[in-house]
Amino acid sequence: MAKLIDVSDLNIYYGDFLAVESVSMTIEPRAVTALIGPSGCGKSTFLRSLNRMHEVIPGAHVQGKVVMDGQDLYGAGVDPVTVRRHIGMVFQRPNPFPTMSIYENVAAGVRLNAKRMKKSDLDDLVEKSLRGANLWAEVKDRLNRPGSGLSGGQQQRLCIARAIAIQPSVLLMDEPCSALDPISTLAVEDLIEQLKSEYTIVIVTHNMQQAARVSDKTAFFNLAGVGKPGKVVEMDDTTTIFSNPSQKATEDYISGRFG
Ligand SMILES: Nc1ncnc2c1ncn2[C@@H]1O[C@H](COP(=O)(O)OP(=O)(O)OP(=O)(O)O)[C@@H](O)[C@H]1O
Repeated sequence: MAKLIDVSDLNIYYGDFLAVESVSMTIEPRAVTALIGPSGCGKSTFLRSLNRMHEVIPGAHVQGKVVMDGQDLYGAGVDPVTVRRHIGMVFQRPNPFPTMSIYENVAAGVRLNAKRMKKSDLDDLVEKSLRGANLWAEVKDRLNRPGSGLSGGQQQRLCIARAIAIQPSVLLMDEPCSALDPISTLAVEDLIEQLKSEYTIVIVTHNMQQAARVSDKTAFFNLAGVGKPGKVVEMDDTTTIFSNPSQKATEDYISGRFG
């Protein structure tokens, strides 16, 4: 299921403003890639460009290629909705549908994708997704209660269950733990570790320890200066980035000297 993504020479714009310049990187399947860097350097913008969420903002567009499975996701005739079905996303703040039950939250994506399913198959899928998100034991006796009644960490795992229920190949996570307490953060980090055997995972995080704990590869983004676009300074194995980066700017950032 997990897929490799090859990004080449990607420029990402908001109208005329070039926010991120010339990114080329290979995102490996069955691995976690962390995007780190100071505020405003374009990590979230880059993340959203991977599943064509960027272009929902008026005037936002890209130049360059994002290739998955031999197909350029920005190629002519490619449907962005299909791209988003294969590349799911989890946001900073848990955003379950507040009036829907836990069950319906997980089933929602499948229903939106217009897949007609027998009730028993849907039950199985909801259970499998909740198990996959490490939440089943905590909610199995209250599937019909509102998703908004769960704790923040449980809500985030519910959103992950909703994302994996549509069986994507890739999961994009934009600071998924920033609104969570330390215990919930660890639960989500454990989950990321488990999910990587099946998915390609890309995570934006401001937390250096988190990047070091959960990721296999790390890309460090930075701005060349005020008003300049963000760029990838270097990308390497996470252990190398954190122990022996090749660029001084990376070392300064991870050692807390700026950012
Ligand atoms: N909707 C938007 N319209 C115009 N410019 C935007 C928009 N969203 C982001 N930008 C600009 O794009 C650049 C990159 O922003 P982005 O949010 O991707 O950075 P980031 O590295 O994820 O930051 P942070 O760590 O603070 O979340 C910034 O200059 C930002 O002001």
